[in-house]
Amino acid sequence: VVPVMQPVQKEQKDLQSCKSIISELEVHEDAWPFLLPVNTRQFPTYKKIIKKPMDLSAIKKKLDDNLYKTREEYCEDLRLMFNNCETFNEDDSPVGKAGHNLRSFFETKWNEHFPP
Ligand SMILES: Cc1ncccc1N[C@@H](C)c1cnc2ccsc2c1
Repeated sequence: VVPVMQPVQKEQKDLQSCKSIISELEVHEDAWPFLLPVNTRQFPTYKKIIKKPMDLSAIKKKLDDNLYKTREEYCEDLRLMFNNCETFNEDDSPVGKAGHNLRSFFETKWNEHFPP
């Protein structure tokens, strides 16, 4: 008989996977544009163009503060971060390329932990 995981254990496993994935993203060589919030003094138009800023430190804090109800909410914030990057940066810019690379790395990890 295949053991059915209790909801509590399932959520704990999901949380561990989400923590593991963001730890791997944070040390990835293409993570540098995403480690901290975009400095809006350095990029004055950013707040006007990007309605919902998101970065790895914010996601890590939400995870540690237990603010994600599901792994899908966590995934949405990561995809928001990558979509913000595509909105603001040219694909062939250093930040744009880093965003595409890190997104590809993330989606691969996501599928490893949570096979469709
Ligand atoms: C992800 C992103 N999107 C739009 C603008 C900036 C950023 N990242 C910041 C960290 C960043 C990205 N690149 C540079 C280059 C010199 S300072 C600096 C800061």
